[in-house]
Amino acid sequence: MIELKHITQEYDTADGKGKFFACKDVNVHVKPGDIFGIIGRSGAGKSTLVRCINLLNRPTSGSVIVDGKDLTKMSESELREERRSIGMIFQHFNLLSSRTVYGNVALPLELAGMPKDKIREKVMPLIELVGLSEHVNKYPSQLSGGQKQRVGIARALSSDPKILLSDEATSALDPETTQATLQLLKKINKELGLTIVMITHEMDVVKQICNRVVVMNKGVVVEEGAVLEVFRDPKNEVTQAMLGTALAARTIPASMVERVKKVLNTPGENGRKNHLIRLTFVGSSTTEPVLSRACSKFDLDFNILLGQVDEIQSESYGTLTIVMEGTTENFRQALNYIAERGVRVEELTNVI
Ligand SMILES: Nc1ncnc2c1ncn2[C@@H]1O[C@H](COP(=O)(O)OP(=O)(O)OP(=O)(O)O)[C@@H](O)[C@H]1O
Repeated sequence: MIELKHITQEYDTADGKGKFFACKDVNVHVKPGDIFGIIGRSGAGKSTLVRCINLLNRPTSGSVIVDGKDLTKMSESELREERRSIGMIFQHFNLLSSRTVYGNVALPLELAGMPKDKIREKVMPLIELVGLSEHVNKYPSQLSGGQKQRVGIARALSSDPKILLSDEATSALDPETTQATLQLLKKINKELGLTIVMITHEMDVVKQICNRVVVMNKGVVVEEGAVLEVFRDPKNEVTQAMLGTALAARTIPASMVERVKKVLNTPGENGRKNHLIRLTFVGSSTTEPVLSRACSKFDLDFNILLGQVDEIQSESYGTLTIVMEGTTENFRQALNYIAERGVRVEELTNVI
């Protein structure tokens, strides 16, 4: 659906003596129906990259292929036409304060020269879709932030786009309104089959609605993959830092470290030893009693130190850090048994 190939965006440095890369050789492939997240810290190059998709930003080099067509090779008039199939929503909504909800949603259609009665036929269902039927004649100043963003979404949908670009669309909203807006985007993705590319600096947003994600840092992609995979096994340190609280349940708090060390260094009876392990469960493995079955089968005991269960893409996902006690042979067999049932097992050699 969208292929960004070798995208590089170069700027002159402030002193005019050198070059600065906002994006450097970035390759991204978005499939039809994806809700695709682009995440990174401030200045990572996210906006630059996403604005290349509709050529609001023309890259210094690289190609932008949308539905098989290379936008960088198009004439201005071809590009204008193509841009109609790519809607965009913004952090600060970008509504016209002098126009009502109806007037804002109708604007792109008026500019395209659509007759008034056709515009009405088009606009009213969109306003209903985003839940603003009661506010149709209100001005932006009479709306909440969440309602303004809904107007932005309806306006973006007015030209029947195939793709919706979202540039930090929920960053100015409170958590509850963010939830409602994300649910609306998910509904649009599902019901209208719209492909969505969203920039955010919040992993929570990615976790809730994206199916794939790229992590950017200093103009380059440092990690990419299915959201569940990236959360389960974040490889890059930027990703790990951005996951923040989601990973907190993996780190043994300082107050527990000494106690855990002592337990690990104290052998049990009959050659039994204590081992520190972390289990990561995804999907159906969270509902099966894999751990208790392994422990009874191989005569092991366990003590839970830390745990968290969460939901990503309607799939359960969790981590559990435990101390397991048993003979070394039984312990090894139990780890194999657990791993064979789709649970990721890591033996932690360092408590910290
Ligand atoms: N027109 C420009 N001229 C020079 N530098 C620019 C220009 N546009 C962006 N930059 C720089 O490119 C880098 C990437 O900016 P970009 O806005 O893409 O980052 P971002 O990840 O979207 O960050 P934020 O979340 O803060 O918007 C930043 O260092 C920014 O200052």
